Amino acid sequence: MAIVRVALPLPLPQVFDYTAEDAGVEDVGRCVKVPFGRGERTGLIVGLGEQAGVEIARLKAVLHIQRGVPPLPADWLELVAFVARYYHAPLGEVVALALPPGLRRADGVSDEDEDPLLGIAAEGREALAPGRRASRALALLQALAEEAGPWRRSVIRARDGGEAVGELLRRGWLEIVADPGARHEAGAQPLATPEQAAAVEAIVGAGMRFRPWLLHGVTGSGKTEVYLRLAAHALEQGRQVLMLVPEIALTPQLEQRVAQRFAAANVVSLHSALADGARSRGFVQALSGRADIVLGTRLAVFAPLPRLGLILVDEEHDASYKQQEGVRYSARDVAVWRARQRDVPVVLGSATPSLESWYHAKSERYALQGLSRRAVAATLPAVRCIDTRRIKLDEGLSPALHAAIAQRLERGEQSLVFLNRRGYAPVLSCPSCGWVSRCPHCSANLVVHLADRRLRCHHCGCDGPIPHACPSCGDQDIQPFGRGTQRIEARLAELFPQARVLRVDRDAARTRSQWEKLLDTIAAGEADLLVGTQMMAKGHDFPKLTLVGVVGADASLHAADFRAPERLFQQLMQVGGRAGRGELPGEVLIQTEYPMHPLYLQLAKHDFDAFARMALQERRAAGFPPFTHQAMLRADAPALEDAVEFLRHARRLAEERAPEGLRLYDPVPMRMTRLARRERAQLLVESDQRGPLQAFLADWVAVLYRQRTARELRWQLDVDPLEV
Ligand SMILES: Nc1ncnc2c1ncn2[C@@H]1O[C@H](COP(=O)(O)OP(=O)(O)OP(=O)(O)O)[C@@H](O)[C@H]1O
Ligand SMILES: [Zn+2]
Repeated sequence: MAIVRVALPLPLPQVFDYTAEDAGVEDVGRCVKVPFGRGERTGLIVGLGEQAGVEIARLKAVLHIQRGVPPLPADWLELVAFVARYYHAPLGEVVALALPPGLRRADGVSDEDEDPLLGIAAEGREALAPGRRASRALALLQALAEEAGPWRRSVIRARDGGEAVGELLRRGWLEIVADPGARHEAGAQPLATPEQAAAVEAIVGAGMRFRPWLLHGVTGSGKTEVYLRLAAHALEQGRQVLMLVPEIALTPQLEQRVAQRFAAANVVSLHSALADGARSRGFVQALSGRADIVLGTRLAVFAPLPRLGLILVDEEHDASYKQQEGVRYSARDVAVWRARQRDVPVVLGSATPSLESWYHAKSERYALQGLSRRAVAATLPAVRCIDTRRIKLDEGLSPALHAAIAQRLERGEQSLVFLNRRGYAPVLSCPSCGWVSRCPHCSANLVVHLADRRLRCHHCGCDGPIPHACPSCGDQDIQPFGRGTQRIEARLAELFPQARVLRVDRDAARTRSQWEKLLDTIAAGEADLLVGTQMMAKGHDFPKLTLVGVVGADASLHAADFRAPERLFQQLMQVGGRAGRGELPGEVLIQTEYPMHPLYLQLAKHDFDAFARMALQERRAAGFPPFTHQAMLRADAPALEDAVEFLRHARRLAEERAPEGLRLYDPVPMRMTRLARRERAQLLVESDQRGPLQAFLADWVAVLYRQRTARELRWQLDVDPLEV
């Protein structure tokens, strides 16, 4: 009788022992179904237990071990154990996060290749002989015959005329061919720019061993081309590539590019929007080594990859790499750990690196590679501030911006007005009694959505109709106050009736297919004037977009969060970087009341170095990360007092065991105290050294788990918090 140790997804810092008749070491890393309490749970076998004669009788037996797929390998178990240790999260919760739900439930997972590799069959060769009647099928076959092949079915489908692929298979002109093994040819590629070539050479030249690289390439410099060439190199060596992107919904173009470049490679997408079955299938393909490239969002960092040879992290500064609930891991940081563990290079790419990564590069812990020029465009866009202090704005738009847009329309080019606030107006208010539309559940205002006549909370999602009169005094003259994308869109449509105005924000692109449609419309030149939020800032490449107008950025200049300037600079440099990426020169106009603010001046000079130097100096002086290491204990409860009291108690427990140099702050309500009917407070812990901080946290969290807490109180620890 064997004892298996099982990690279960429970908020408890332990693993559970069960007996299993026929289990052995080969079952470590397998999913398992076990009885728990009065029900059943699924978990993962993370080890075998000691034979303890007396106790064995008290243990329950496992119900089912999932042996249909290979077990998760030892290095994967090490990875989740590291994440559990570093973020002080229960191992079972990390496992639950890392494994696709379908796999965890231990049901049968089909790992059939849904996307077979196709080649031209003998009958297809015959069909190519002259004299056959022209048809769609034949045209596709002829086009394919010009290339080397083989191709994944999905790659053929995505080409012009690719719908005929089914017909070709039916006629026996195409056949499923065996995977060529791990060797893959890269398809047609542009000539690398000298800087791209140098970057690839440096990274490959370093031997494809562990090394973190920071690829700092200005917007439009062609970082993707560098990733693809590095990937080609890894694939040629028979290795797998892990490519992380901030949000897969934002990068359908990238997915397509990767698939087109490596037509025979098995490219697997992994992200949370996938259906259970598809996610499990992709995961198992990665696990069995059949996936060549795994392209995904932060959770893809947990894909098991037996042949891993390279990790790429695109837009490494993006906040979405950090999970903001549950296990608060940073996929970027985990990626670096993983690269070290597997002795492979990891490339972090961005035009606006996080100050943490930049600091590592400057202190030579990361190797820095720069791309200082754009790949296609001759120059970076000209960035200018429009001083709005003494001019009258028309619904937030200055005459200068108006004129610039009119000029682009005349020339048939595209413009983007960037405003990072969706909805029509951020609040509805009553001029006579001062009533404002507050969310009943959050410390936030309800946003006016005029398009569907709703008031909506952007934090908890609650919504209701727009009232016709002030709910407090009955005045009928209630007014939307301030401006969101819908309002700018409406005004632009009035000002430029001849223009095709398109709004691009989360309301306009709720689903992936809506989003893809919007992108297609823009790429096809079927929109002249775009109004967009930060969704428009990330990675897109529209050659006809030559003007970016920035509206309402000043608000972030004075935000209380010490990371606010970094975020603002990144956002503006990214969104400005959408302008003039093709042959046409670009221009960025920033409307501001602080035209001499250093941040805007550095932006105008495209001087990321100067900005980073200044920001790092400020952080050093103030003792903020990366010069110190932080952890945040947060608590929430229906009553604020309960949350604060728990943190006070936690602080006393911390004082008893704090090592020298640990700084414990006072518990305070969070800036946005109330969220979805819960009151939230936090306690910051800091140390200049990571080691002692980590040791302290492990000890402290173990004690915290043993505390009795007020009913309905929840607490979480956030290591390396992004928001403090
Ligand atoms: N060597 C090259 N030859 C021709 N075109 C190239 C080359 N490299 C990149 N490009 C093109 O340049 C444009 C910008 O490339 P890409 O989108 O990869 O830039 P990026 O560095 O990711 O920029 P950003 O950080 O702004 O997203 C794309 O249209 C791409 O096809
Ligand atoms: Zn709310």
